[in-house]
Amino acid sequence: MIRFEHVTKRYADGTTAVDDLSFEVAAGELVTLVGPSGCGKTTTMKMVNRLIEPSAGRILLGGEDIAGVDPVELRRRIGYVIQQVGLFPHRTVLDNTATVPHLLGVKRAQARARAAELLDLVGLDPKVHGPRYPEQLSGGQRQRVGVARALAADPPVLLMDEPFGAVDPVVREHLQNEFLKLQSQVNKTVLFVTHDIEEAVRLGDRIAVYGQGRIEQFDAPAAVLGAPATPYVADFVGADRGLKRLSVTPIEESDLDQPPVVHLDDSLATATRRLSAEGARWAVVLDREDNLHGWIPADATERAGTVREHARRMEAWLPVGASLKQAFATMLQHDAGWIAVIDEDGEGRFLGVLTPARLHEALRRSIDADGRKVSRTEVAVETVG
Ligand SMILES: Nc1ncnc2c1ncn2[C@@H]1O[C@H](COP(=O)(O)OP(=O)(O)OP(=O)(O)O)[C@@H](O)[C@H]1O
Repeated sequence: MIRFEHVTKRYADGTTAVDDLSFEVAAGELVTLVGPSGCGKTTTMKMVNRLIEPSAGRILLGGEDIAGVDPVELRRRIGYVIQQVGLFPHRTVLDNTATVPHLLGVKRAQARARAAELLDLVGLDPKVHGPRYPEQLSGGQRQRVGVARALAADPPVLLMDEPFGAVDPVVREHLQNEFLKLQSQVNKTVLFVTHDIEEAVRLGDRIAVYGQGRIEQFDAPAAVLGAPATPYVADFVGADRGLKRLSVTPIEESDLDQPPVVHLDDSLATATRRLSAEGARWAVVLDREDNLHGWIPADATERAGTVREHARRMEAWLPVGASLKQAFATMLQHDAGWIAVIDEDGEGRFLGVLTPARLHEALRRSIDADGRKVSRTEVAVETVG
C-alpha cells in the first residue's frame, strides 16, 4: 500500500534526515516508526503526503508514484493526525469534525450526521461533546476529535505523528487501547510516529526502529523485543524487555482462575455452603445476567439475610484482552490479591479472576511463544539465504 524505494532526504543546509530508506506497509497494517529525537521519523511521514519532497528515490501509494499526484488530491486520500491537534477554536467539535467532508462537497447536514457517527466511534458523545468548543474539552478528548476528523473523509491511509504525546500516561494508555479497537473496525493503513518504544510495541503490527536516518530493524514487536537485530536496537528497547513484554501480552480466558460464585439473590446460607465446599475466603457476586456485581468475604456469610445485603462492590476489574501490564498496575493500585476479568464487549459478563501466580504463568507463556517464533524466523532466513 505504501512503498518507499531508496528514499533519501537532504535538507538545504546539508542535513541528511533520511538516508536510502526502503520499506513497505501492507494495506490495513499499522506500522510504528520509533527512534530518538531527530532520527528522521517526521521527515519520513511528511514525504508521504508531500509536505516534504524527497531528494532521491520514490514513494508509491497503492502502486502509484506520488510524485505524479496533485498534492491536494493526494492529501484527500491520507488522514493526518498530529500532536497539536489544530482544531478550529471558534467552531464546535461537531463542525470541526465535519469540516473535511463538507469541503469535499458533502452536504452540510450529511457531513454533520457522519461527524456525529465518528465522534461516537472515537468514544465521545456527539450530543454532549459535539456542541462544545475545543477549549471545553480535556487534552485526551481533543486528541480523539483529531482522530475523528482525520477519519472523516474515510481515507485509506492515516499518518499519525505522536498523536497521544501531549496527554498524561494514564489517558495515553486509554487512548492507545481505544485506537486499537477503532483500528480493528476501520482497518486503515497506518504510519504512526512515536519516540516511545512501549507505545510502538503496543500499537504496531510491525515496528521500524530508526537509527540516524536509517531503519535498524523492521519487524514484529515480539521479534524486536525478543531478538534485537543490532546492539543499537537492543540498547534502544532497553534492558527491561521482560517488563515491556507485559504490555504486549493480553490477558486470555485460559489465564483465569474460577473462584466460587454466588448470585445477589442467593441466601447467605447458600453462600456459606459454597464457600466452605471450596475452602475459599471469598466469592464473586454476580447479578441475574451473570454480570459482575462485586464480591463477598467469608465472614460476612455467617450473618443472616441475602448476599445482596452484604455484597461489596468491585473496585478493580479489567476486560479480557487488556494487557498484563494493566492487570499488574491495577493490582498494585488497589492493593488487590486478584482482579476480576469481564467480557471484552463491555457487557460485564464475568469470566474469572487473574491472580499474581496466573499473571506470572501468562508472562512465561508469552516469553516461550516468542522464543519459538523468533527461532522459526531465523530458520526461514537461513533457508532463503
Ligand atoms: N527544514 C529543515 N532543514 C534542515 N534540517 C531539518 C529540517 N527539518 C528537519 N531537519 C533535521 O532533520 C533531522 C530529522 O528530523 P525529523 O523531524 O524528521 O526527526 P524526528 O525523528 O521526527 O524527530 P522528533 O522525534 O524530535 O520529532 C533532524 O536532524 C532535524 O534537525
